[in-house]
Amino acid sequence: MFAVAILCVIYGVLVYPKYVSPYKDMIALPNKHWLWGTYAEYGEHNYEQAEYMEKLYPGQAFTRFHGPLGSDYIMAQSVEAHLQVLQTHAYKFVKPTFVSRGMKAIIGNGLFFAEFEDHKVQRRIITPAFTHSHVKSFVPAFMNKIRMVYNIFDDYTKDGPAVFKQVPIFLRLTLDAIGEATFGVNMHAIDDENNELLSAYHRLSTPSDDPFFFLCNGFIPGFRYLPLASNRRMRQAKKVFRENCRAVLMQKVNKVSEMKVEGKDRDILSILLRDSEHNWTIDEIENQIMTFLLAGHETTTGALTWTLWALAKHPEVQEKLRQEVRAAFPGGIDDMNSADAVESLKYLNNVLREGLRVHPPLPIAVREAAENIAIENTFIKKGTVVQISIALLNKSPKLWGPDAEEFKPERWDTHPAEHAYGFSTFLQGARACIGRRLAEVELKCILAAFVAKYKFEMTSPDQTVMTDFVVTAKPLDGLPLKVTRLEGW
Ligand code: HEM
Repeated sequence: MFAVAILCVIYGVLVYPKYVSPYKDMIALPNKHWLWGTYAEYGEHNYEQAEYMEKLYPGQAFTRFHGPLGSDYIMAQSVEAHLQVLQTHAYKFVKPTFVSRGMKAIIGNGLFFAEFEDHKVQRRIITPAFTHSHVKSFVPAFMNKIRMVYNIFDDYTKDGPAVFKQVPIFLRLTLDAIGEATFGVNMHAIDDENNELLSAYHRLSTPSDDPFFFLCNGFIPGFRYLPLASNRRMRQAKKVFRENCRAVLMQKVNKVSEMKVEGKDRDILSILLRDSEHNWTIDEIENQIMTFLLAGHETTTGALTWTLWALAKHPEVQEKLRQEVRAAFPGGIDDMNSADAVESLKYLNNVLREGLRVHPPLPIAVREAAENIAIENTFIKKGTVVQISIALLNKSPKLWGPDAEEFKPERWDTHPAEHAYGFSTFLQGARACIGRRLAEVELKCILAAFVAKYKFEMTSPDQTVMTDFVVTAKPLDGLPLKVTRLEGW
């Protein structure tokens, strides 16, 4: 047994990558570790690695890096390669098994993990919940949540400027905003941090709290059925979460059945409950609730906090934005109830776009080839994991010019990039983010409302921020910033 294991390791590490792999002739990142390859470095510094390859070997469609035990990973490099994977052959690629196995145990087969025809059907049914006109109707609800967080900020800053972490507060705000907007679920994250539903949600959605469970579930089939404490904790959290969701769900079921024909509610719950083509089970609907909370909550927090960081580093941009918001809404937040008015702010739009471009909350996406396929003269074998380099596209000097890495909101006055894929923060193609419009409206409301009322500064001129990359990329250490309550708004 031991001898067989040794032979497997030797084959995986020495023989396969050099002589057998279909990618043996593809340009590869230097191997960092004989056993683990470059997997860890890529995970942590995916943008830098992809950028390094682009600089060294410009114009490649794909490059390669070694995973554990000589396994193959390839990175899409050129715009054309990305376009083919995401658009032309979108349904020949799926979410990789090591990601979907672990996550499906928690959020099930909602829109994020549905594949092929199932994905097309789910997407068609749910899309009306995200039309621009519908999304705009959430602005008053967002404003109410913002007012609640003002209280927290005012409390911290009542004795003058105060340094506090931004990420934890904005996580609470975005969770309540998404819950309310998509399903009418109040998670009470802002007003009751310790409630049962929220704790259950956090356990289910925070891999960093239980990395063992998430890793093992991803890589070991059937792991979640083992009688282990981590599995029991997860099952319990899932039960609590689902019981709480069910109460909201039942209220909605009654409302929809009472309104019958004239029911016009367009939140996802109402749409699913009214759908006569597919009889959604309660379990399936709960999967969608979990999917949308998870997909919409951390991403928007990442976007917000990175943009605040950029504004703290560029006080002149922050001041210009503040002046724009104050001029448009002289009466303060009470003036901000119209989505059209918020959306008409040009500089706000520029700042948000630029924040999202330079700091995409999901800097990479991953796919697995569902069949053998040739793209740009590269043979991709069924089962190969392909990395989609969102940050590389967003900051490509070819698409944006030599200052591509810099935060310059003014570039959006003239823009656009050489190619639509130059802004891939919400991905492109058949599986692009369905929540993009909702996210953009929500983020504009929050950014405008906070920058108009508070000043955000770096804690010292040499403050740096590293990336915390678990599920999404957020500022590590919660992003402490010096916050000052400003007069006159
Ligand atoms: C700034 C905020 C957001 C960013 C940067 C973002 C980014 C993304 C990206 C990159 C994907 C593709 C992931 C992949 O296929 O691997 C995606 C998919 C998705 N997003 Fe978002 N997202 C954001 C906000 C939201 C919101 C607010 C919602 C809903 C409430 C949402 C719901 C979804 C769903 C359901 C998918 C799967 C779509 C499909 O496969 O058809 N996202 N998002």
